[in-house]
Amino acid sequence: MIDIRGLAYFVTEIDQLDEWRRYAEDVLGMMTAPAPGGGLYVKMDERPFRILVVEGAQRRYVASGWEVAGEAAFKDALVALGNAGVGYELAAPELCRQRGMQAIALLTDPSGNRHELGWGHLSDCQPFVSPQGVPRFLTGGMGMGHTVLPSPNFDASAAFFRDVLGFGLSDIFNFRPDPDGPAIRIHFLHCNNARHHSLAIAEYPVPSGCVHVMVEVDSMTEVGRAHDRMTARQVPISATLGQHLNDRMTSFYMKTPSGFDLEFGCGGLQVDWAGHSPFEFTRVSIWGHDFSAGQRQQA
Ligand SMILES: Cc1ccc(O)c(O)c1CC[C@@H]1C(=O)CC[C@]2(C)C(=O)CC[C@@H]12
Ligand SMILES: [Fe+2]
Repeated sequence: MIDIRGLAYFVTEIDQLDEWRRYAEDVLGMMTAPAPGGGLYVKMDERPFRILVVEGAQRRYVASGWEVAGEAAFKDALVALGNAGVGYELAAPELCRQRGMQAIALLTDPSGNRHELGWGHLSDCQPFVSPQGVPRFLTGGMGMGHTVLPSPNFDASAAFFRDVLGFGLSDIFNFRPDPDGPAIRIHFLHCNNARHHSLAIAEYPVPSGCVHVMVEVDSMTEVGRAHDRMTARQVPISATLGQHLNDRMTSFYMKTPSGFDLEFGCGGLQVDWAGHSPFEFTRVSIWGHDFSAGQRQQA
């Protein structure tokens, strides 16, 4: 089984890098720097970057970057992918250098989302000094957060992440926009860390290629301060403040310059998987999280 330790980084594309630079610094409170080989590094901890913004024609998701335990785990991963008949490409040295990894396998999941599987991240141990005074983001051993990816080819995607990549099922949400209509399945998946989910797969297509990416801070104060910066910069809100039922995270959602949402939260559960049993939950949130806020904004 592939030993994935966490979501190491996230790659997105935009036509105007400057928009992401302003959003990252002014709203998220993260640091930015030019990336080697072009693009923008967005830094939220002691690593050189956790979000890589590349310049291109579109505003879209590019890839989730997963870090495996080490070189042996990486070799195991290549064998597992081969055995499962999953095609992959080994990344060129320039791409590894830009992503700051020793080696990377590039692959596409059964729903068409791109992933990068690598080992051995680069560290320069430069401290994180937030331009907005955010003391810290919760990353480290839990990875940089979570991504939620459109997975219209749902059964194949679920099997791929669980049986090939070794993710575990955290819990299940059957979303019914119409209470009498069909369910849209969302499965929450964890890798080998305490974060409740590092990935969720959602059974519907999304034009930008991503439902949302989540980052976590260490206090409600910082969630509130980020909410103020969103309002001050007139960034469109996608869902109001609320607390999720499954992972207990308190968060809000807003638009990124790439078109998909970013969830900004705190207080997510850290789970000991040995004692966990997956369950199905029936409400998005214990309180709040009005997703119609995003629709209203667009109207
Ligand atoms: C239900 C839930 C639990 C934990 C999370 O971190 C989380 O993001 C969610 C929400 C999942 C999902 C979404 O992100 C896109 C909009 C969705 C489909 C809704 O309109 C309700 C559930 C939402
Ligand atoms: Fe989320």
